[in-house]
Amino acid sequence: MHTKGTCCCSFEDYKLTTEWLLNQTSHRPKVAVICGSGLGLLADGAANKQTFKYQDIPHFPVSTVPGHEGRLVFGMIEDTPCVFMQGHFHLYEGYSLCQVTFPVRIFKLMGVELMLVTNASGGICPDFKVGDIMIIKDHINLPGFAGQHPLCGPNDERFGIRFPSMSDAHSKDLRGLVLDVGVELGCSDFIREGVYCMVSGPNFETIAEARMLQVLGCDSVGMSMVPEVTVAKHCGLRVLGLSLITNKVSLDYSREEKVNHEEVLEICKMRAEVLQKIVTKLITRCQQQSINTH
Ligand SMILES: O=P(O)(O)O[C@@H]1C[C@H](O)[C@@H](CO)O1
Ligand code: HPA
Repeated sequence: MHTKGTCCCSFEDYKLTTEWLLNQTSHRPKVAVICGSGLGLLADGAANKQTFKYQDIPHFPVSTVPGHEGRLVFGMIEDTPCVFMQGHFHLYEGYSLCQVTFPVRIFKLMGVELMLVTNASGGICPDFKVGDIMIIKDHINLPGFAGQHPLCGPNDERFGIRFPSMSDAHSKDLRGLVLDVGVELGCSDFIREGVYCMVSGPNFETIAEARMLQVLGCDSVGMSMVPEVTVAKHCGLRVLGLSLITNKVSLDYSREEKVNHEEVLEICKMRAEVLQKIVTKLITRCQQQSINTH
């Protein structure tokens, strides 16, 4: 990789990695699933799996956070060829946003049409409970406001336009489908919809910051997802984000409890199975309705 503006990857880098993967596997994924902290087992339901460690894939960053296995898993969910990222990358790990979003453009070049992103976040909306699954209706790119944006730097038209719209970043059809799937699986009482805000981390929010985010209209806050969604939308992928509420964000100075990463992972473990069922059913329903192909 070389440095050019704020992007450290050239089109040739993306092509090299894509061609390397296409030569190593006969899978041709149509759906990509990015698994956030502790959610790697979303790939467990796939058949005919083929796995690559990130460290063995040219130009791929490696995962440094507990709960991120650092593996790319190709496999079939019924008739749909999928690729799962068991672990993704964060700004706070020291990666540039170009590195954080590197896999998204690889997926695009491999022929992926639909990207599902999962992660963990802290609930700000007072109605949310720990263990709720929030369908991301919209997001606030807080690092983006400060110039930490994955599309800053020279624009490569082979991926997308200079000034993409983000007003429909999170597919309305897919959001509706998750609600239907929730009813079918009998878990609609813990499926919510809301606005997700990304912060860079790695510290959890101060109470003043959390209160500010609440005033801004954020329902949950986390440290990932928005760069991947932005790059996916820029290159024409359809996107759905699901965020697991792993803790309630402190909005009150009298509250004693403090969030920690172990607790985040524990809640992810508790909900991973049901999230896997939702993701699997969603992919199957997309295939039936061909919702992923336009
Ligand atoms: O990868 P995600 O966004 O799910 O990870 C969450 C946010 C931080 O990386 C970490 C905090 O516990 O978990
Ligand atoms: O409370 C939180 N804040 C930021 N990121 C998070 N990821 C899980 N919980 C949180």
